[in-house]
Amino acid sequence: MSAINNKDNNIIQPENPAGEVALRCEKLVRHLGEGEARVHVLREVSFSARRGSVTAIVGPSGCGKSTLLYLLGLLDRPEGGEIWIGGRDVAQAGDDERTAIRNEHIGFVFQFHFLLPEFTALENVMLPMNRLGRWPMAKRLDWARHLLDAVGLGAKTHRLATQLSGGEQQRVAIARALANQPSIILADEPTGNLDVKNSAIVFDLLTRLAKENGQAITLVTHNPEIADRCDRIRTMRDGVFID
Ligand SMILES: Nc1ncnc2c1ncn2[C@@H]1O[C@H](COP(=O)(O)OP(=O)(O)OP(=O)(O)O)[C@@H](O)[C@H]1O
Repeated sequence: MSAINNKDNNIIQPENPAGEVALRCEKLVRHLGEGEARVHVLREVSFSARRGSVTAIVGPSGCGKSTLLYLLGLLDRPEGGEIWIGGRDVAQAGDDERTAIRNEHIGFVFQFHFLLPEFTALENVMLPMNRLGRWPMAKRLDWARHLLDAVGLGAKTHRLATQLSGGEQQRVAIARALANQPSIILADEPTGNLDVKNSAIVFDLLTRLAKENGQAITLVTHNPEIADRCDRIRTMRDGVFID
């Protein structure tokens, strides 16, 4: 059966258990640096994110926002504390398990998109699905095309990443983050590199698509207008939430 004939069946309808806690951490502790440069970056930070909800993390430069996001995304390990994803504390999980959890549960959007330049938009969005291998190829292709349509790039699926504008590249990065239908989206300054118009487009897309898919979005931002449009704002200072 061709992918086109089978299109309706191949569009994955996500479950949308809005309100469920997708991500929770308790009392995370992290130091960075060595010797005299050693900094106590996170001081027993606790945080949670619910599906269908957008949380902004704000605070002055150096207060620990990115460090927290890296820990929540299992890109780094805390020295103490718990990180609960998928019903388990995975703070100290081994490398293979962390990679598997990231692929299945977490989508990342960074300030710089990190698309593979020699790949097309479609191929970039396919990558996480190919890595996870959960769906047959026809389903992966249809879902990738659906996501690129949803971010307004349906006509540019075969453009190389380098042949797209900065805003378009960031929209591909969003489609890629949503590819495996993660329950959690972590975004570090997702609009930091864009002009005002593209910032608004990218923020709207990120929140609309993630809400439709019932994801818990946590984004770090220095932009007060973006933060004000989130469902919840958490303010950090010196390695703790002060709200
Ligand atoms: N590798 C490192 N070694 C030592 N200190 C580090 C290291 N990486 C980060 N830090 C320090 O950890 C603290 C927290 O950094 P982090 O990047 O989490 O802050 P942030 O709130 O995200 O800042 P910004 O808003 O500027 O991105 C800062 O004081 C930073 O200087």
